[in-house]
Amino acid sequence: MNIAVLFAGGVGSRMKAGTVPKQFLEIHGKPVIVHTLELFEQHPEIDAIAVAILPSARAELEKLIRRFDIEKVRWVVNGGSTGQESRHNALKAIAADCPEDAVVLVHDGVRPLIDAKIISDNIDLVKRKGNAITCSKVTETIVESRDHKIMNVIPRDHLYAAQAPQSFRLGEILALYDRAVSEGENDSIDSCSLMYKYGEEINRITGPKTNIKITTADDLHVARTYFSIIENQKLYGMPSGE
Ligand SMILES: C[C@](O)(CO)[C@H](O)COP(=O)(O)O
Repeated sequence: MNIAVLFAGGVGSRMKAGTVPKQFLEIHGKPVIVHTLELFEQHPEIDAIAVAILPSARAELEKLIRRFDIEKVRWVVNGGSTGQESRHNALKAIAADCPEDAVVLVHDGVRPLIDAKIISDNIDLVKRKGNAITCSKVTETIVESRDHKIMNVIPRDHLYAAQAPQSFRLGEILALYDRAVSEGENDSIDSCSLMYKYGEEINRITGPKTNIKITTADDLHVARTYFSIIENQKLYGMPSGE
């Protein structure tokens, strides 16, 4: 059994786009969260979807799920005060109904540009090696900077940006989230950071740089451009430029 776990709990404070949470901003006539949901809905290997959402946005999400005929959503849970708590709430809800060896693909509601191959590759790697983190290779010079000064240039040969999905066996990742809470850790950035903190061996999948997270207004513009390219490819078979 393979389950997508979407985190749509953020308030979008980095978007500065007014009062609409970023997961509800529209691209090509559909809210970002609907684009993301549809990718998992249409994937033949995904059996069910869980979404953690801000309690104040829950009714709006449920309306969208009905309007866009998303049938695989089985759990809608309230997000917590941190991303960690939101993901934990979703994992606990799934564990009440599903076996420990279920594969969970933890994804950001605001990453609508994944494709079917990334989902399949995640599932395949979890089944073979226990977990999978989607990453993209860094192609720029990465520096550490404070107070407008560059303090360090980090050799980039082995640098990747960790993205999502981040995928695991349900029992294993839930045990780590439980352990984090019992040890007073409530605000880890993501599941990959948590696994790393607890010394687990973690496997990488390389995905495309286009798998962006819509965090700022600039990201929204970039995502709209990528969606236009995808639409043109579907309509006219235009090459992607790669
Ligand atoms: C999970 C993630 O997308 C990996 O890059 C990222 O850590 C999420 O960060 P956010 O601060 O919750 O947007």
